[in-house]
Amino acid sequence: MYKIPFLDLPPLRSAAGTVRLPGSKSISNRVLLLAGLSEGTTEVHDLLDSDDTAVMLDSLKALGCRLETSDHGVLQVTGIGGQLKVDAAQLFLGNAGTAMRPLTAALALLAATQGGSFELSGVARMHERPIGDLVDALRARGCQIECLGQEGYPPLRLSGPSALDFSAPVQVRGDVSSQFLTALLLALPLVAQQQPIVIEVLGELISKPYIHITLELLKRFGIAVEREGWQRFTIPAGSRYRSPGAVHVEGDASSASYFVALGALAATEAPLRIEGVGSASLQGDVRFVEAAQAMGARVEAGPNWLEVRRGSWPLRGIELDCNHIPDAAMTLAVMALYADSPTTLRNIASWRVKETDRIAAMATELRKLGATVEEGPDWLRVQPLQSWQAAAIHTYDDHRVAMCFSLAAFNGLVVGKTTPSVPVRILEPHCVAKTFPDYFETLFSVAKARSKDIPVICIDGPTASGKGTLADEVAQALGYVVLDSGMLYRASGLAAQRAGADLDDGQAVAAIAARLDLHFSRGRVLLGDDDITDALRLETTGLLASKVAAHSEVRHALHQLQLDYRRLPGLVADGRDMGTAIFPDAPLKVFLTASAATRAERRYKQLISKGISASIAGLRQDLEARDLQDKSRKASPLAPAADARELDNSALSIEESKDLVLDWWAQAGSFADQR
Ligand SMILES: Nc1ncnc2c1ncn2[C@@H]1O[C@H](COP(=O)(O)OP(=O)(O)OP(=O)(O)O)[C@@H](O)[C@H]1O
Ligand SMILES: Nc1ccn([C@@H]2O[C@H](COP(=O)(O)O)[C@@H](O)[C@H]2O)c(=O)n1
Repeated sequence: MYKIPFLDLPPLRSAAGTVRLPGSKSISNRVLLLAGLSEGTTEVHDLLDSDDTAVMLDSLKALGCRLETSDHGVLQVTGIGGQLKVDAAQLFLGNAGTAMRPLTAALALLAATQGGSFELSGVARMHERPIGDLVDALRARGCQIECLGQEGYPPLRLSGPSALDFSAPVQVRGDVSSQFLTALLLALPLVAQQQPIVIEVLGELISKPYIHITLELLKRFGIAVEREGWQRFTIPAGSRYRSPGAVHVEGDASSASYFVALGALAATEAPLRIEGVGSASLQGDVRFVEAAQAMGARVEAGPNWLEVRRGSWPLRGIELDCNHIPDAAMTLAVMALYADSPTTLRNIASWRVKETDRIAAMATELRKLGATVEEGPDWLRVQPLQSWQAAAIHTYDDHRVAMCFSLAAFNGLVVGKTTPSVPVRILEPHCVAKTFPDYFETLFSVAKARSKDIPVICIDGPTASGKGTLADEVAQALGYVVLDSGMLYRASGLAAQRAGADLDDGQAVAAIAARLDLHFSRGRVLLGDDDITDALRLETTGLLASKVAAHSEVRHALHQLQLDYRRLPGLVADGRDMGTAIFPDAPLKVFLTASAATRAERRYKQLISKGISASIAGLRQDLEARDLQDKSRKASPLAPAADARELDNSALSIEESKDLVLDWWAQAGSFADQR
């Protein structure tokens, strides 16, 4: 996951390959609650690992459920069997509506029948998300619920005992959020032993497919709810949660929408395959596929897979009632930028009470890209975009805003010769952890950019000037890949030496360098079967590397390997000739120096800290000899590129050097004023 303040996406141009979706959030949290309320143990396979499931798991643990994870990642939940194990708990539920609403209903009913006091709270935004309709429905039947802040909103205190009365139906509004009805359906079997319980929905029920998921999962846990249309539901008398033994969580259909869109936009050669959802999916958001098809996508589906490729291009603008796909429909708003006519999304009032006001958020951020957008209380209209602007997208701590705006980076596909393609900056990208922690890594595994659009920062300089340290720091701050090119020369030197090659024979060493069998595993470096991690960092290996690096044949043999490190979302490359020979088009080249005395002292401290004895004078002699050899060779000698920025860090801390380079980078890019 990218735990960084922003992630820059260069213009992207195509997509190919296979993605495996994380488990569905809606199914994961429903299954966890049902397993937690059931008697016995439920094995949960393919559970989503995310912020929203983490808060549900923490709550179940606090309520006395036993949770154990097997070596194969299967979670075993031993439930409370409808009997409270604790009489008080304070549960923090982050911004997870799928945890807050059902736990409110379950704990209100348990407290009423068995006594106890439970406080449920979340992040600030959760305290702005209405829950009054659910609270009113439960209070009307005798539950004691206090709103500890504003009436109708969390945080809440649920306490008891109190008398419950189900002689009349439980009435709940269905036109603001279907999660209130889901919460009641999941929790009311707790009190339906003696009599049937009827739920009546007031107003037109929105997001019916989510209720379908709830009913299907209840069935698997032994509760057969009877339904009359979408207005009246009856939980039969004698209902009791029974663990089905094992449950497999299907992939998240809302998360699939980004990749369905990606296929429609950018899978021109071969289909993009999406594994985890398909025609047999329980989730309503799988019907996003129909909307994507209406916009032009070509889709094939199996029971649990989809294959999507570009059909019509540009996409076709559509007008759609999105009530059945409220979450996935956000993706359509970004696809609309690539259409031939306006797209209007209707019946999306529920967007206003989600993680953020999603209608306002989408309109604001689409306009930053240059789009013309109109909005109403429950609709959004987006015009196709001709002239794209680089934009820093605010994500409002909303995972879906972050994920769907990543699709704006595919403007590389549409812009003409006169209007250049632009990068897109996603601010606070870690908000995707709510449902899809590895979203961007997954996107980068299938998206392609032109090599020259992938940004590179080169850090060259003499031995022990701090290149590797600075490269790691800068890469971490930007979420970039790192190339330690010196390691490739070191490994080539070691491999040649171990093979008994003549180190003065450039061709012989180059043949070995071209076939380097290097593997990286858990922080260790393996050459074939040998762990060479420690040997690589020895000073003698540095000298060996310097010797073999002088051969132009060896440099040639390693050239392509180094170019291959230019991967999304960007690269920080450290070495001697990154800026002069390997990445001459890099937008930022840093030539990092420090006085010989400083460098010798730093290397001394570095070795001593690893328990390796050394003398400062000896080290200084070695590094000066190595620098001389590196500077005076004919093939790509150590030298600053003509357009490099020189940085003498003798008097700077690592942090100061990093901040300076990041400032230079900010000035070099399209986001100079947007950090
Ligand atoms: N600005 C700095 N201030 C203090 N110490 C630093 C600074 N930069 C790097 N160091 C320290 O100097 C030592 C050498 O740094 P590093 O290994 O990054 O250098 P290098 O240029 O990559 O070396 P080599 O050329 O051998 O690969 C490390 O212990 C590192 O922590
Ligand atoms: N781009 C590069 C990187 C390194 N070398 C040679 O390898 C030696 C070891 O490098 P370290 O950065 O790991 O110390 C170095 O002295 C150079 O001779 C190179 O030529 N080009």
